[in-house]
Formats: sequence, C-alpha cells, structure tokens
Amino acid sequence: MDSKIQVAVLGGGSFGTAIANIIAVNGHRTFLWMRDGQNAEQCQSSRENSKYLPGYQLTQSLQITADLAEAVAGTDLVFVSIPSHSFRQVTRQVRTLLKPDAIVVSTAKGIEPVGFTLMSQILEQELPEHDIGVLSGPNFAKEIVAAQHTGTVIASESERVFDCVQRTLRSETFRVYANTDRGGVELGGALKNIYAIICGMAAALGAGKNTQAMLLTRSLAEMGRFAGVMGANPMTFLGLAGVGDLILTCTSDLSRNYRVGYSLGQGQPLDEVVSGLGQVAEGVNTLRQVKQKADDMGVYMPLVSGLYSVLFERRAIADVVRELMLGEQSYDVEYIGQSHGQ
Ligand SMILES: NC(=O)C1=CN([C@@H]2O[C@H](COP(=O)(O)OP(=O)(O)OC[C@H]3O[C@@H](n4cnc5c(N)ncnc54)[C@H](O)[C@@H]3O)[C@@H](O)[C@H]2O)C=CC1
Ligand SMILES: O=C(CO)COP(=O)(O)O
Repeated sequence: MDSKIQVAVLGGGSFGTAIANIIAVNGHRTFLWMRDGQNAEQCQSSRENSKYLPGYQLTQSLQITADLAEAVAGTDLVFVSIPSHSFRQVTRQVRTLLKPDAIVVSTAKGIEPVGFTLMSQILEQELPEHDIGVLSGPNFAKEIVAAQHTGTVIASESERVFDCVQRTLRSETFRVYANTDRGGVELGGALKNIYAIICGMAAALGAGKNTQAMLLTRSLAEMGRFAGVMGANPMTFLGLAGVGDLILTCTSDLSRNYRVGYSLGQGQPLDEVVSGLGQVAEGVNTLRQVKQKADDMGVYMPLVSGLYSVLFERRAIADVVRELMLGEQSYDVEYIGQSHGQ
C-alpha cells in the first residue's frame, strides 16, 4: 500500500506554511490554503511566503491555493493553523467539504473567549464525526523551515491520529512524540504565551539569570496547578508541550509574545505594541481568559494576576513586582506536599 497521503493545511501564516512545507518535502500531496487569492497566487509562483517567512524557499511540490474546496477535497489529514479568534469560523467552512474519515488536527495555541473553549473542543463541536488531535511543542516556524532539529507532540485519544501524524510529519529534522492528554498538551501551548510576555518584560527591565530561572520555574508551577484543576495531567507539563515550549518561548525574541512583553517593559502602550506586531500574539487574549477562569475556580496564579493588573488595570510594574516578592512564602514543589517537604 502507498504510504503517501493527501494533506491540507488551513492558514497561510508562519506556522501553517512551515508545517505544510515539511509535509510536502516528505512526499505527500499537500495543499496550503490561504484566504487571500492574490497572496496565494504570489506565494505559489514565487515559492516564498514573503509576508510571514521571507527568505525561505518553499518546496516545488507544495500547492498553495485560496480555493478551500480544492484544498480539502479528498484530503486524509487536515491541519487547522488559524489563530484562535477565527478558528471556529474556518472550521465551520470545511464541515461539508471533508471526507468522512478525514483526521483534523489543531495547531493553534489559544482559547476561545466564550465558555473558555479549547481549539480541539471547537473541532469536537463543529466536526463531531471526525477523529481529532492537537499538535503543540517548542516549534518556532522560522527554525522549522531553516531545518533546525525540532521535536513536537501530537495529542489525541486515537491511535489512528498518532500513527497518521507521526508518519506524515517525521523527517530527519522533525520528530513527533505522542501524548494521550489532549487537554494538558493544548493548555501547555496556550498558557506559556502568558509567561513569555512576563519574561520578555523582565528582560527589558534588565532581569538577570536568577530572576529568569525563578520566573520560568514558578510559571511552570502555575501552569501545572491551573491545568490540574481543569482536569489535565500535571505530568504533561514535564514534556515538550509543557516545559519545552515554556523554555523556548520565554527565552527568545523569535517569540512574538516575548517581543510584546519586551516592548511593554520598555514602556510602550499595549495597543501600539499589538497593532505594530503584524502577526498574532495569542498571550494577550489568553491572559484575560485565564485570569477570569482562575478567579472563578479559585486557582492561585500570582503571575497571571500580576501581569493582568499591569496590562489591564494600569498598575506600575515595579509595584506589582514588589508585591509578588513580598507575598506569602510557600512550598517549592507543591506535589511533594507539606508532610514530605519538611
Ligand atoms: N509561528 C509559530 O512559530 C507557531 C505558531 N503557532 C500557533 O499557530 C497559530 C497560527 O499562528 P501563526 O501561523 O504563527 O500566525 P500568523 O500571524 O503568522 O498567521 C495567521 C494566519 O491566519 C490567517 N487568518 C487569520 N484569520 C483568518 C480567517 N478568518 N480566515 C482565514 N485565514 C485567517 C492570516 O491571514 C494568516 O495567514 C497560532 O495560534 C499560534 O499560536 C504554533 C506553533 C508555532
Ligand atoms: O508557540 C510558539 C513556538 O512554540 C511561537 O510563539 P509565539 O506565538 O510567541 O511567536
């Protein structure tokens, strides 16, 4: 049996383009769908996505189109690489176009505001007949297209999804691990964006390595605590989609969320920073949603609360930092608990 399949990637931004290119290089018939016809034509003829990944040559066999029906008809595997604010709208458009047995995988790292809905829950709601999954990990699009050795995670309840995604994406430079904790993997990808903003801000303010290490570690503690209450497995946060992506995004200015934080730390106003970015930084909206949810569920998230009060309540960063440092001192690793920790 021919192991080559037909794949569609929806969303012609940085990540959609990078992932579609890997799959086409692997020899699968691959369509990259972008909504703007002129952009699609220009990328198809120049073999470059000059807006999102300038300077990177896309492989000849990748077919770039603005025709959604052409992109998904006959497709075995679909990646939805659309930012969270438009994810449902695009998913809805493909409902009647997909083959009944097509697998659908989200690559978005955000949360829908209404009802705190994760992207894979949108897939469940909009495409209930399909096997679904989530792809997440420390994966800068620019490094993927530059063939840097990269690892990622496919999360799903279905063996069929693991098997298909691992076989389709695997290459000499791209490695795919499996995880059955879909919610944990997805929350890891969304939550780390908040902490990337904090770490960018800290860097702009001259934070040293002690501060960076404390921030990263306490961020991980907060993420695991929140996800645990949401029903995820805190152990997922020891994997690539948890601590892996947290380290990546919190330590590099290739991250848009980190860059948002850096500019805020330099004193620029939030609306200017966000409108000047020209690309999606999911962390700003995720912060609003996580703060609300944490308050509703009574989850202790001092870093989330601190960033929220700087961004949306106009509190001075220095005051918030002082308060965080002088707050109640607690246990290092809360899973060890008081009785073992003493
Ligand atoms: N860039 C990266 O390194 C990574 C990004 N991600 C996640 O993937 C998702 C997409 O991110 P990027 O590709 O980086 O974003 P981007 O900002 O580079 O591109 C977003 C793309 O979505 C398209 N889009 C937006 N609304 C649309 C709509 N209603 N209909 C059709 N297309 C629409 C835009 O035209 C653009 O092509 C985000 O949730 C992000 O967090 C995940 C892993 C890595
Ligand atoms: O998720 C990412 C890398 O894994 C990309 O992060 P940014 O969205 O902050 O650029």
